[in-house]
Amino acid sequence: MASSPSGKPVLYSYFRSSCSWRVRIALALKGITYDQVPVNLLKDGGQQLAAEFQVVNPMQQVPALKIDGITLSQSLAIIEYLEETRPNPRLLPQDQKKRAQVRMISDHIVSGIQPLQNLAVLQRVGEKKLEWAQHYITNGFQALERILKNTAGRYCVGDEVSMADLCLVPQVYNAERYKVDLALYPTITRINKTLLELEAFQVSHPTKQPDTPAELRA
Ligand SMILES: O=C(O)/C=C\C(=O)CC(=O)CC(=O)O
Repeated sequence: MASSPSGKPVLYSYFRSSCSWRVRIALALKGITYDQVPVNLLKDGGQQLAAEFQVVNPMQQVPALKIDGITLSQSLAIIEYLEETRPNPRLLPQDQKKRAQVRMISDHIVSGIQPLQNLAVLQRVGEKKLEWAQHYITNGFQALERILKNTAGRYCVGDEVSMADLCLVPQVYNAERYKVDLALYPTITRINKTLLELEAFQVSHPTKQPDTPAELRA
């Protein structure tokens, strides 16, 4: 089935998966209504590992989005598809240099930080998982802070919200979760705070999802 009975796109998501949150922000910013299918990454040994979900995403990760008759995984591929088919508001700047910077920062987070601290990796790391996650987030944030000094205006690249911002906020949330000292990254902290004032970042927040446990709701 390509979409829900309501005809809306269907997002397979987990409330505190940072990769799912990126896509929820894009959907919110573009005003796309959708149905959510929660995939609990911890319950039943991980619902993403179930055979039914392997059909949706062979990588057995969230997010996945059923939309327009296709099923997509990988948050940046999803966001770029939304951008090409539903271009307003724009999440990739028109200026080629700025667009490249947006993609650079997005990849920096999505390939260079998050995969090194994701659930599957930390489960294999075992006891040292907090230290491990802190190491890779710190390493990535030190570089990102330098990059942002050159690219940022109000947001990661200039003064328009872009795909890079959709990657930043969920990664800062993970940094807080793993008790990384954010005082060392004033630019990251400032941009994150500014973005969290926007409605799209609030409605998509991990504390406000259909599958957010009662004790974590806000
Ligand atoms: O602890 C849990 O509840 C399970 C998994 C996650 O939240 C997702 C991740 O840790 C990966 C990530 O989003 O970076």
